[in-house]
Amino acid sequence: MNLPIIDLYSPHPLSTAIAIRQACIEYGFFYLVNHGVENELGKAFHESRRFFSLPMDEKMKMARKEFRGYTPLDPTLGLQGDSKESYYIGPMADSANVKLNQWPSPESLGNWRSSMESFYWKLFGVGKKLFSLIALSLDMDEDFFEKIGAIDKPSAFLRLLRYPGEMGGHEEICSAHSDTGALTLLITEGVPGLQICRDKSKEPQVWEDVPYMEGAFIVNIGDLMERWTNCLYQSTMHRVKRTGKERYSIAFFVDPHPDCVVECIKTCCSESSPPRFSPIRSGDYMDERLAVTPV
Ligand SMILES: O=C(O)CCC(=O)C(=O)O
Ligand SMILES: [Fe+2]
Repeated sequence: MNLPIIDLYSPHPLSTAIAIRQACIEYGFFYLVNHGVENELGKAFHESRRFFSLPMDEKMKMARKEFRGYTPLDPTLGLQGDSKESYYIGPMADSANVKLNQWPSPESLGNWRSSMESFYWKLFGVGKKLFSLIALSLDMDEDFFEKIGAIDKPSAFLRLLRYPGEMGGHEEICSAHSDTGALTLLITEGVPGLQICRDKSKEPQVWEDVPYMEGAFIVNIGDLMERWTNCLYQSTMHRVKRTGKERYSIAFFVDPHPDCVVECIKTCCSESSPPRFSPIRSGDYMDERLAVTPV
């Protein structure tokens, strides 16, 4: 399978928008190149390795609260057998919520926090630019998502993931799911395992490998974007299959601001194709979903 390739800073934004539209309709996934963060990726994975190499008691001081912090590798924590440990950094702009983030102490990892913060803001810049192209792809003004309050205040989550290489009982080390928010940027280092299922209604399910493309982000549409577009753009199921190799990945969830109301975009409905979903506050939708979905 060859996913479409989108150039974030192509000199022809309108043709990029057309290519994005086709990718989101056909796959819900694409590669993003020329995003400007290529040179930071090696450092980010280096920092991720330093984090996960901390002693367990250090990591557990940052145990996950309010969706921020560390989750150890432990299937009994309700992770449906997923073999992964993770660390989440929540939105950094809102002064009340920014305090909920949990950071390793400077004694243990030096200036780790500031390098992750700077990485967060770079990814957020990519996310914002991508939102403007998605708006164009839907025949809307490029500042549409900003104007409706979706991305003017960052509500993105950065997730570091580590899948140990040991062989275990479950075939999936990250179980099949669709992402809840609007857009996800996924970065891997080339260890395989990521697969997508393009037709969720087909039985048996057909899973296709997503090949690694050096320097590219793998972008996928989440459920709220699917709702916004009245299912024109698909939020595609994906999973990580066990290969026995240790794997690190980084996911950046560019979620809409919790107060933004997600309702069918006017170019995505008509008399013959009315809105399928009622408007919903993004924060309410995310809370409902996260209450029942393992993370
Ligand atoms: O680790 C990966 O490659 C996929 C992670 C993922 O899909 C997620 O965290 O939502
Ligand atoms: Fe995902």
